[in-house]
Amino acid sequence: MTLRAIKWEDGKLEILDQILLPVISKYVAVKGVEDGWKVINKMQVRGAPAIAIVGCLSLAVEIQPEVFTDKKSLRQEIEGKLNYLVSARPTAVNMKIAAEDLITLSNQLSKDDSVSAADMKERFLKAIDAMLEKDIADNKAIGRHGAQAILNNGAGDSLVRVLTHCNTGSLATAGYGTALGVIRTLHADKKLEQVYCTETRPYNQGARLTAYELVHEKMPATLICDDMVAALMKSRTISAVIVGADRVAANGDTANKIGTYQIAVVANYHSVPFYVAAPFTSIDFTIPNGDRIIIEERPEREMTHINDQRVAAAGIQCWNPAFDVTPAALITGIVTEKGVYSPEELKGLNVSEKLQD
Ligand SMILES: CSC[C@H]1O[C@H](OP(=O)(O)O)[C@H](O)[C@@H]1O
Repeated sequence: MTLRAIKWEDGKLEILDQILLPVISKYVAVKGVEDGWKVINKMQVRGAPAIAIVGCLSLAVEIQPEVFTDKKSLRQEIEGKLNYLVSARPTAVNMKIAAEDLITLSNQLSKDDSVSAADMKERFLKAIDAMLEKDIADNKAIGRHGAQAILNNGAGDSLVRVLTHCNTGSLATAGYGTALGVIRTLHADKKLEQVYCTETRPYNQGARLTAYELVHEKMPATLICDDMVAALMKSRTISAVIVGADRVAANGDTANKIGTYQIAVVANYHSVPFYVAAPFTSIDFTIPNGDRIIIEERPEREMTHINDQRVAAAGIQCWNPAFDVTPAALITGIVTEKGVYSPEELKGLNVSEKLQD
């Protein structure tokens, strides 16, 4: 049993094929950008931070054996392939932000006459390498901030019962996770009484991936169907909901796995604090609100079949949006590596705070 979604060793990239989990644990080689695009688009690897990291590493695999005599061709290859990788899945912003940052770096190095083509390649590859460690460090900071926020928000000294949706753990990031990182921190601090995870139809990230992580680490966890959230909140005290994000708009509106919005509505009805856990690399300050977020629609087969077994009547029409947008008004706080922000505080961040590391 392993929780390493991404293996990057000696210039070789492999990803844990998450379509096969939890029954089969199998790594798939990613030999370049085409492979990177495919494993992301097919959701063999998924999760906003993991998508960005695997996408960028797939470019590193391709570039590192090449010898570049001029910086212009290297810059052109970097820009073209990063923009191609952004097209693999449209909703999560992390790949887009990573591409923009790396293209900016590439342009700067290309213009710097003191930097040779070989130096430019090495510095570019080092920047991609750094993404993995930074993601893990960010997730641990998110864990600390999020656990503190949940404990401060009414739980007092008692243990907490939290609900989470989809998968936001080591299988969605470089390690530790975002919302699941908060849950890991609560568990490590011996403050976690129970975590409830939803199945998260139709891809079942919760039943197949989050449950896999929770069982692996022997956390007190209960799996529920997506349609049980209201009944759970009516019958048991839930201290908080903590979910991930694919794209947070400047006002705090948050695109996350389909089903998140209705959980937020139910949490609001039951006065349960609702937190979004996301690194700054998931926040899109270029869009004012969630209306502008593109919602990916996935193949209907993901709804009508489970492991190639038909579970829906042939011929039925399907609607399969992979995400929905939770309005900021339903969000108690956005937990980032820099701290917890209410939507109003996020909106008020000035540009320098947004961009400084
Ligand atoms: C930290 S992962 C963030 C986000 O990504 C997941 O979507 P998908 O499994 O389709 O890639 C889910 O929405 C998580 O909350």
